[in-house]
Amino acid sequence: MGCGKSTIAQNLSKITEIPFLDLDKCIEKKANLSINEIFEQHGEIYFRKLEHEMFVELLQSSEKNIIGLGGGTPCYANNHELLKRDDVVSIYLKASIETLFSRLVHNKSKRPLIANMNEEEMKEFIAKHLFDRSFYYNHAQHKVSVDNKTVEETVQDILEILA
Ligand SMILES: Nc1ncnc2c1ncn2[C@@H]1O[C@H](COP(=O)(O)OP(=O)(O)O)[C@@H](O)[C@H]1O
Ligand SMILES: O=C(O)C1=C[C@@H](OP(=O)(O)O)[C@@H](O)[C@H](O)C1
Ligand SMILES: [Mg+2]
Repeated sequence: MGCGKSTIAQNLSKITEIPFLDLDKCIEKKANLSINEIFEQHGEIYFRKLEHEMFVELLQSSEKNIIGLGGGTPCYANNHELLKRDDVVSIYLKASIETLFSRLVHNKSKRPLIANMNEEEMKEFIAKHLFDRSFYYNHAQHKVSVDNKTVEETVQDILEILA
């Protein structure tokens, strides 16, 4: 969360003219509920089920797409295995705890896992989750460090990978 998947993917889409699909937005549309409402009304396990189903659905598309995943997507339901397909390019946008904290601290209300946390709890959450999840994140084919980079610089790094 907060490394910039949605922001970077949208900008990459504009430049490449490859359509962008944000997994969270697709889930919201299908469920007709916001991510917050899904967590509140049905809980995280139900969200993970919807997330897996939508990810499988998006990967079935015969069109070329840029898919912006959620921060937890590769870490549940064996979703990381789906990224190993020959026709999938996966990119981990790698950010430090400090970068994630600075981007999330004023931007947490739509992220149910951290929405009610104070700054100390957020720092602890980010550190713990980066540690727990790095095994899955490191399955990505490519890693792009996003610390101290503008959106344009990160997009440029990705364009070089795709070239
Ligand atoms: N250099 C940057 N690259 C990406 N996002 C940035 C950058 N600087 C600030 N931001 C902000 O950080 C937040 C990243 O959130 P978002 O794109 O939703 O990430 P994710 O989808 O990974 O959770 C956005 O509010 C974005 O405007
Ligand atoms: O890290 C997570 O478990 C989550 C990340 C969110 O997506 P972003 O990484 O785009 O914020 C969203 O899928 C949900 O709130 C859960
Ligand atoms: Mg996002």
